[in-house]
Amino acid sequence: MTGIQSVAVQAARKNEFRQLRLDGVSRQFGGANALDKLSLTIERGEFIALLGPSGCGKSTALNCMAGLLPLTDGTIWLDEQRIDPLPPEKRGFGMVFQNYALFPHLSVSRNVGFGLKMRGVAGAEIDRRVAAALDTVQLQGHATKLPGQLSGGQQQRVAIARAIVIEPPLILMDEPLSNLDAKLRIEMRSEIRRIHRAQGCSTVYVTHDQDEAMAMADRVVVMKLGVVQQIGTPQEVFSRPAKLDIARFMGYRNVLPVKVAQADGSRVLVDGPGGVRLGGVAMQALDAGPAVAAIRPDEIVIGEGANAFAGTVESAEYGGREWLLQVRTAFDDLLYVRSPRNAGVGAAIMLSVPADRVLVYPAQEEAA
Ligand SMILES: Nc1ncnc2c1ncn2[C@@H]1O[C@H](COP(=O)(O)OP(=O)(O)OP(=O)(O)O)[C@@H](O)[C@H]1O
Repeated sequence: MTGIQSVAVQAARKNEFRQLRLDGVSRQFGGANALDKLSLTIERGEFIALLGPSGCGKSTALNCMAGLLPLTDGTIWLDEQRIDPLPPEKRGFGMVFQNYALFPHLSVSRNVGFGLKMRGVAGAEIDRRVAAALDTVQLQGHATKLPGQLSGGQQQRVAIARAIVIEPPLILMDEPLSNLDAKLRIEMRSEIRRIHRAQGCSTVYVTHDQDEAMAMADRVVVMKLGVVQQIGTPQEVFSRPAKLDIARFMGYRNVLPVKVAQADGSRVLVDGPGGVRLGGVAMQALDAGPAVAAIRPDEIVIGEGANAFAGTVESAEYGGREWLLQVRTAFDDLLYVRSPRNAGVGAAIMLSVPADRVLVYPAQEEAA
């Protein structure tokens, strides 16, 4: 083991590091950028979600951190130690994958203890740490079972126990809940948060599900085509998407053609077709002229209000707690409105939306 390796391995315990730093981390496949210059500092205790559509480079980023993929460019640092030349086992990170990757012929406790055994930890110490990890994931009574005797959620907990038992500074999770049903997924979200807090380590969590990222992360890294689009708290990314693309991804389903009539700092007045005038918020510097306004269906309410316009209901779909209406307005496309009440197909209605929930982007964003 070289000097740099032994130092990194010693530091790779959850309570012995301050931050992990990615500096211009890039990975190409056959000349194409799967990940382009990712720079990110992850503090100890932080929960980071890598969020984006399929193929945007999330798994590539995670695998670069894990050491499963060599970098084409850039460096990775654990405090002052450069770790990107190290193989996965020398980084000492915990990993949890979508398919659990448990050994089917080994008991739960032997699955969990496997990494410790590989590291040459003594038997009594393995028993103690396995018991503690099973306690953390609340699988105390299942130690002697085989994975096949457990539910999907329990198997996922075993995979998490196996990751935390080595007391890693960083746990990397790649879509760990996507094989579970909707109810269990929601239960496991808070479970993973609880375990993350109990461990005091950092977690990087890959998902394409914006709800999951919002619910779990301290900070969200939004990616597209290998490039980071925005890094912020869930609240920042959700309520102030930096780009129109991110807004679409965050559920701003109505993207309306408008013209900027007046801009006063971030407050703008925009004109739509048919004399509709809306107050909005400029998300980037705006000149007078063409722009687009992005609005989430659940921000529009039925009824008169300050920022109001008329429409006719064309369809109404019942979604359990609320209705998804499609409303014909002066704007080009049908407008989506999520409402607790059904106005009735054919009804002429007024719609209103708070000005600070009308996000206005330059028109060229639409073409980007
Ligand atoms: N081993 C590989 N060889 C060639 N191209 C690859 C390889 N792995 C990934 N890619 C490409 O790199 C890009 C990013 O892939 P990546 O798996 O990181 O995306 P992702 O955001 O994790 O997607 P998903 O959510 O579908 O897993 C994609 O265009 C993909 O086709």
